[in-house]
Amino acid sequence: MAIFTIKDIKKTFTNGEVKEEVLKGINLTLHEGEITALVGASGSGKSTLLTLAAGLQPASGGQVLFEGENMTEMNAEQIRKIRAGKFGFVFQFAHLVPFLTVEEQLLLMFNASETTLKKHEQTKEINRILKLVEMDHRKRAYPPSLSGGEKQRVALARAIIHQPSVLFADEPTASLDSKRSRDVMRLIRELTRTLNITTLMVTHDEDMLSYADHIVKMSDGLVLKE
Ligand SMILES: Nc1ncnc2c1ncn2[C@@H]1O[C@H](COP(=O)(O)OP(=O)(O)OP(=O)(O)O)[C@@H](O)[C@H]1O
Repeated sequence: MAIFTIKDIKKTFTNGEVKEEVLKGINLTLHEGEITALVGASGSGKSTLLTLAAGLQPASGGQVLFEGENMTEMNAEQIRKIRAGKFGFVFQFAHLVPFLTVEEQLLLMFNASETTLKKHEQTKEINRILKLVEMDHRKRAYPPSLSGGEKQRVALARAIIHQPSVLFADEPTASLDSKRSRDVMRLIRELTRTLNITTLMVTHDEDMLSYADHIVKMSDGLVLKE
């Protein structure tokens, strides 16, 4: 089933007198429970496309349909609600709060997502997700004592703790060595399957493409090959 349909999406940035058309009419469909990898040269528009799909910035033209609803016609509050409740994010760096334990990072995310779960249910869910990412033994640890791969696994747990339907991952393995990159990608694939999450991922790393169901190649603001 199509969860995201991106239709003729365009993005132009204006810098003084200069206009740069960064996305020139992109069409893309994301299917439920699948991983789509965006690849292409630096500056081809991959991250911009990801942020538009995630409602982090407005498009200059075209439509983004999420679960059939046109996000490009929604107001900021409607988009914020979808983002908080239905989307999860991971980036190149884990961006964990250094003075919060692993468990507290996830509790914070529950608050941000305006969960209706009671405190004891949140604790139960945190334990379940930390087991899934194999970090339950470090739930009282602080980020500075974790390795890069462990931090990224916590970031992944934080991204999915509120049971989002879509995971946006921008270069999730770029700060990791090849073994840890594979571990994180294996985990993303496993979570995508077990929790039926749809993943849109930007990557430069060709080795990670074997974990994707679809590879979308971008060049100069257009999709070259899907
Ligand atoms: N907020 C912005 N204002 C102006 N120009 C921007 C902005 N964001 C991105 N751009 C420009 O849009 C183009 C595409 O950027 P984008 O980050 O989407 O590419 P990318 O394919 O993800 O690149 P990379 O692989 O290097 O991360 C670049 O030329 C960039 O400078």
